[in-house]
Parts: sequence; C-alpha cells; structure tokens
Amino acid sequence: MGETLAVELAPFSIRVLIVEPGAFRTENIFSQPFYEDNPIPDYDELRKVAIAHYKAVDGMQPGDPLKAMQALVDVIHGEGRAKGKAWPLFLPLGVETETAIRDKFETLDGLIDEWDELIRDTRLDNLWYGTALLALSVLLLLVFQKIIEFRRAVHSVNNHPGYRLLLNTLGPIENFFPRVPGITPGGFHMWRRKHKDFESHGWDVITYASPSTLYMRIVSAFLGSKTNFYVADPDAIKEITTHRARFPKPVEQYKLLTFFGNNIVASEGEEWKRYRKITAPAFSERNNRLVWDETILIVQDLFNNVWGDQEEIAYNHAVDLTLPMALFVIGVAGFGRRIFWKEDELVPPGHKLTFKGALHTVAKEVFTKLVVPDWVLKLGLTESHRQTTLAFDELHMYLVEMIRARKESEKKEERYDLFSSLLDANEEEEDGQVKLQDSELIGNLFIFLIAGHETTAHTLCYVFAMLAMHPEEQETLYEHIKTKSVIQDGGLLDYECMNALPYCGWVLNETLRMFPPVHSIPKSVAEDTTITISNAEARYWEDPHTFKPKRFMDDKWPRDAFLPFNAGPRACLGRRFTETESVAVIAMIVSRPAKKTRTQIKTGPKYDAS
Ligand code: HEM
Repeated sequence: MGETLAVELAPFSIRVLIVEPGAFRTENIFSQPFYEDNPIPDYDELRKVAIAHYKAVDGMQPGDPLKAMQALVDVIHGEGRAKGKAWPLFLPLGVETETAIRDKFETLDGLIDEWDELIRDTRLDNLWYGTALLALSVLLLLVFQKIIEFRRAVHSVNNHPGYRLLLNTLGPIENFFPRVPGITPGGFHMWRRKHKDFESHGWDVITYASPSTLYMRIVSAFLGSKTNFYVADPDAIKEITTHRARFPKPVEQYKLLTFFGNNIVASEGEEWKRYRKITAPAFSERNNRLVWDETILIVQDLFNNVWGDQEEIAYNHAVDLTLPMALFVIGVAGFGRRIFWKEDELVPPGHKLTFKGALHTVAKEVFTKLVVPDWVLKLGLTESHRQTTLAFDELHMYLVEMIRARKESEKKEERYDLFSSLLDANEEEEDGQVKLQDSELIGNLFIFLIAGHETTAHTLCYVFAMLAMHPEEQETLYEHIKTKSVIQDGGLLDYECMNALPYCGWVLNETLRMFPPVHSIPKSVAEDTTITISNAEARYWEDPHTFKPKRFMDDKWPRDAFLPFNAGPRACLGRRFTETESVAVIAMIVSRPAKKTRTQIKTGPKYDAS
C-alpha cells in the first residue's frame, strides 16, 4: 500500500510543478498549509531540478520518482527536510498516473514551455497578490490615521455642536455634490440652507469637523481647514472683521485669482495695505457720478436700440439682461471703454477679438479659468477652452496697451473711470519709486471686473425676480418713482436724484439681505482667541423670509447683521459703485413708460422660503 502511494504520488510531483498552472492561480501555492511555516521556493532552482528529473522520465528511464521528488523538496526546504513534507504540496492538483504525464508531454520542450509559463503566471499572481496585500495594509493604516485625525478635529473644536463630515469643504467641485449626511454638507449649503443649520444646532456659531482628505489637499487652494467655525452671530462677526491681524484672510485660498497679477482681494498684511491705499481713492464720488451717468445711457440705449417699440419684452432668465448690462457698466466706469448693446466695434490690428468680445468671454468663462488648469486650457481640447485662452490673452493684451497709451500720452484727459484713476494715482511716485508694477496694476484692474461684474448682475437679477413675485411691491416702487417726478422728459435721470429714490435702495438691500451673492467669507485664526457667542434665534430680522423692502425705511435696522459687502477694514470697495448702478437700473426699468403691456421679466421656479 505504502509503495503504491509512493509510486502514484511521484508523478504528481511533476504535475504540480508543471502541468496545472491554473491550480496555482486559484489556489495560490503560498496559501497551502505546507508553505505556511516554510520559505517560499526558488522557482529557478525548482525548474532545474524538475527538468533534470523529467529528462529521466522523457528518456523512458524514470528512475526512482520518489527520489526525484525528494531531491525537489530538498531544493525547496533544505537538505534532509523532504521526508514527510513533499506530499501536501501536490495534493491540490488531483491524482494522475505517471503514464498520463508521459502522454501529455511527449518532448522535454513541451514540458519546459509549460513550466516557464507556470513560473511567469505564478510570479505575476504573486505580484498582484503582494500588491493587493500592500494596498490593503496602506488603506487600513490610512483609515486608522483618519479616525485619529477626526477625533483630534472634533476635540479641537471643543465638541461644540455642528457637523461631523468626511468632506468639510467649500471647493468648486463639491458645490455640485448633493447633501449626504456624514459625508458632505451639499453644494452651496450656506447659501441654500441660510440660517437653518444654525437653528437646528441651537447656536449662531457651529462647527464643521472632518479628517483631511487627499481630495482636500489637492484642491486646498479653495478649501478651509479640516475644522471650521461657521459664524452667524453679528457680535462675533464684528469682532472677527474688525481685528484683521488676529483673523487674517487665508490668502492661499485666493491664489487662483492672481493669474493676471497680485491684487487687493488675494493679499493680506503689508501688501494688502499698499494695494488698498492706492486703489481705494479710485472709488471716488466722481467715479460714482460716472457710474450713474453711464448706467442711465446704457439703459437708454437698451430701450431705444434693443427693446424699441416691442409691446412685450420677455426674458427667460433675467441674467440674460443683467449680465451684459453690468458688463457694459464696468467696461466704461471701470476700464474707460464705452460699450453699446448693438454696435459692434471692428477688431483692431494685432487683435483677434474686440475689447467687448474679450471682456464678455472673460466674464463668462471666469469659472472655467479658475477650475481648469492652464496647461489643460492651452491644449485647446474644447471650443470653450480655446475661447477662454484666447479671450484672457486678448484682454491682457488690451490692458497692457491701454496702460502704455495712458503712460505715453502727454496731456492726460481728466477721467474718473477706475482704470484712469488708478494709473494717475500710481504715477505719483513715492520715494522715487512707482507704487505698483504693471502686473499689479493689471491684477487689480482685473479683480475689479471679477469682484464687481457677476455680483452686481446676479443681485439685479434677484431684484427683478423678487419684484416679479411681489407685484404689490413693484407697484409701490413704481408709484414712488413716479411721484418723485425725477425722470426728465427725455427719460434721463440725474445723479442728484439718487437720494430722492430711497425705495430703490431698500429693494436692493432687501434683495441682498435675502440673496447675498457672496454668502461666506473665510478667515483664519492667527492666535488663540476667545469669542463670546449666543443661542440661535431669528432675532435680528423680523419675519426674515418675507420680502419687505420697507424694513430698511427707518434707521433702526440691525446694521451689524447686514453683511453682503463684508464689514471692517476689508469691506467691499465697490459697494457704492454697485448701489449707484443698481438704483439707476431699477429706477429706469421699473418706471419705463408702459407700451400696451408692461415690460415683463420672467423668472424661474418660485423661491421657496421654507
Ligand atoms: C452686489 C455687488 C457686490 C457685492 C455683494 C460685493 C461683496 C464683496 C465682499 C463680500 C467682499 C469681501 C470679500 C473677501 O474679503 O473675500 C468684497 C470685496 C471687494 N469688492 Fe465687492 N462686492 C460687490 C461689488 C463690487 C464692485 C462693483 C466692485 C468694483 C468695481 C467691488 C470691488 C471689491 C474689492 C476691490 C474688494 C476687496 C476689498 C479688500 O479686500 O480690501 N465689489 N466685495
């Protein structure tokens, strides 16, 4: 019996190693109990032994199969260890006879080929196996690290109530994520949920804590840290916005806005002070007057040359009206370039786009420019990418030319657009040095476009939406403008009349209170600090979800709880610019003499305040 077993098993030793590589794949050789406490075999050695052994088989002189087997096992496990160890190695391969092996491999070459294939496959399998094992270990380690990080994050916010999330971010990509409890707060959650999160946690300061993720690190230019305090408490906000040094701007989150040059929005400390000192005077009373006068002309141009005598004007989306309007205003009052609705300029020599075309595309594609890396844009894979690259290059070229022309002109016209004022201020040298380099001039001019265009356009869009949804308010506003008799016969409206139209300002404020285009402003904390906070109640505004422009009528409204333009030393420089433009637009459009039907601005789905 014992002999038979020996004879039968000997050929298996050859099959194990040669014939059934599949068996190794599915039942990995290293997982066999035999190998658990033994070293991994050296396949090249095994190969030599197997060939030597098989040569004997091939030559029909099998010799002693058991001895051959033992020789094989000795190679694997060292001299003298074969006894009793060989057999489990071959068991998974099924039992065959020596004759079957001879039938299968008529020549030694066939045997060697299969043997080599087996070695290749087994090595590959082992590589995958090893890699997978390594990856799993790394993953487990990472999860463990994240759990510790997460616990630390929660501890660092003193367990103050709030959200515990995997992704605690404010980046451009997750703005499109849905709200998933425990994972992400959902796109634009601050804007969409307004005060709800504070109410549900019972405080006007809540925390967001999460472990840092690779994703967060990659897009960290846009993101907050792994712990954030969201503050809706006006007293705390006042403290934070007033003390710039203790709560500096996290400028690394604004890096993407510096592609034309460093600027006031994306800077902090001494650099910011320098920019603010030079740029602030450009937002002068004379500039406001220019904003007003030019806005009136732009709206008149719209009435005369676009709307004409049509009985009904309908827009599917009000931004189709307000985006170009705000662009034309910043074009002329910001860059000193008048742009008309219909008139198309010629493309000047050396350019591929008109100034209007470049400005329009730049304003439209800012988001693309912010989220798509430059090297991808330069590949020009899509039409939008090609247009974006072209428009940004063209606008940059226009600004360089405009700066050169203004510097070279001997007699400078008195002009009060932001561009001219900034350049004039820059020429007054300090200690024999110009204040801003050209790249900084362009960076700052460009940021006025970014900061001022979409914010104003979307605010005006909401103004019209709210008026369309509240016809009684629209009527009151209409009567208000009419009774003030400020509109002249030619349809013009003087800057001096602005103060006589407070209702327009209240409508603007009420819209900004409910739909602020900038809904959160990041700050970092430079030192250990204590802020006092209170429980959340809707105590700043009565009936906060109702559109009531008259709440701004008297002086009693809570100024510290009205923050669309930020507050403190870093408050918006263009606030008066926007207010002037908006009041002029609202007054002109709402009071437009009715044709047969009143101008209609259609809005999207109804806003649900609940
Ligand atoms: C509805 C319209 C607008 C809103 C709601 C608005 C809102 C804001 C907010 C919240 C900030 C602070 C941002 C931060 O610190 O990160 C800011 C800053 C700024 N805004 Fe506006 N803005 C508007 C229009 C404009 C316009 C029309 C201009 C210029 C033409 C402008 C120029 C600036 C500048 C230069 C800053 C940076 C101030 C500094 O950091 O010192 N803004 N704005």
